[in-house]
Amino acid sequence: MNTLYINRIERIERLQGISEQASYYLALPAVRALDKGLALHSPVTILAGENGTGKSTLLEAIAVNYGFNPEGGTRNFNFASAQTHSGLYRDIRLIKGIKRPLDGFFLRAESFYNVATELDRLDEAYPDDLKLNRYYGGKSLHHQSHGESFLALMLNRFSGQGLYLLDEPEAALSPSRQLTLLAQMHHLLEQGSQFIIATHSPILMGYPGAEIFWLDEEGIRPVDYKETEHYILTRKFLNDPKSLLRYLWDEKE
Ligand SMILES: Nc1ncnc2c1ncn2[C@@H]1O[C@H](COP(=O)(O)OP(=O)(O)OP(=O)(O)O)[C@@H](O)[C@H]1O
Repeated sequence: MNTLYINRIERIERLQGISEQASYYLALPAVRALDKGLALHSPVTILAGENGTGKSTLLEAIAVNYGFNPEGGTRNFNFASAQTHSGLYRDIRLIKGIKRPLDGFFLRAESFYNVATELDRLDEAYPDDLKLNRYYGGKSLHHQSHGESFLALMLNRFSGQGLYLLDEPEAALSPSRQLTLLAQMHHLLEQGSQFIIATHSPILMGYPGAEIFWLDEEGIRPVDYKETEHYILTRKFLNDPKSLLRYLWDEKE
């Protein structure tokens, strides 16, 4: 039985209310590729590709269309420190599964600080034993390192049967903590969760069974893990850093 919360992403044609801002994201090949629809088949979807190919733009649009705050958080978060999100969420339709998630979080590295600030603000109203931060490791996310707070969130707050949208969660994590994240993901997947992750990490995209979509100037296509540039380049580098670097230095001369 298909238990995904989001099965498919399609672009819809809007005839009115298209802003000037829309010209940049509607021109992205990855966004144009949504005209044909993007079907998701695995509970783990990875969005990968070069910088600037539209991974964050697409993930943000999915999140906002689903009802998450553009800067991140749960669906109950409703703060805005800057209006920088694109209008793409209005140009897509999400084909949802029959079941609704019981939990959810949109985690983005670039605005995680603002999520932490919002949590502290909400917690001002609660006595110590009722503070929300008990779901986030027991202390303010601002009093933990970037990596610690990311992991505290995933380990303590994510409760399963959830839809989790993560934008470059590896940004603050050591390789060993990325493996911890994979282990926690596995646990949450066993409890009926779905993850959509934009990442550059060859560790995270190696989750067995993940469906990897490669975004580039041609659009979006599924790709095998070992065919990703991330896997190939990292492997080459780890096998023989000197010869790869020598090759790059020679190319420059
Ligand atoms: N507000 C904006 N106005 C104009 N162009 C923008 C805006 N936001 C993003 N872009 C452009 O849209 C493109 C896609 O950006 P996006 O952040 O989605 O890429 P990405 O694949 O997530 O990149 P990275 O891997 O570097 O995070 C980039 O070329 C970027 O410069």
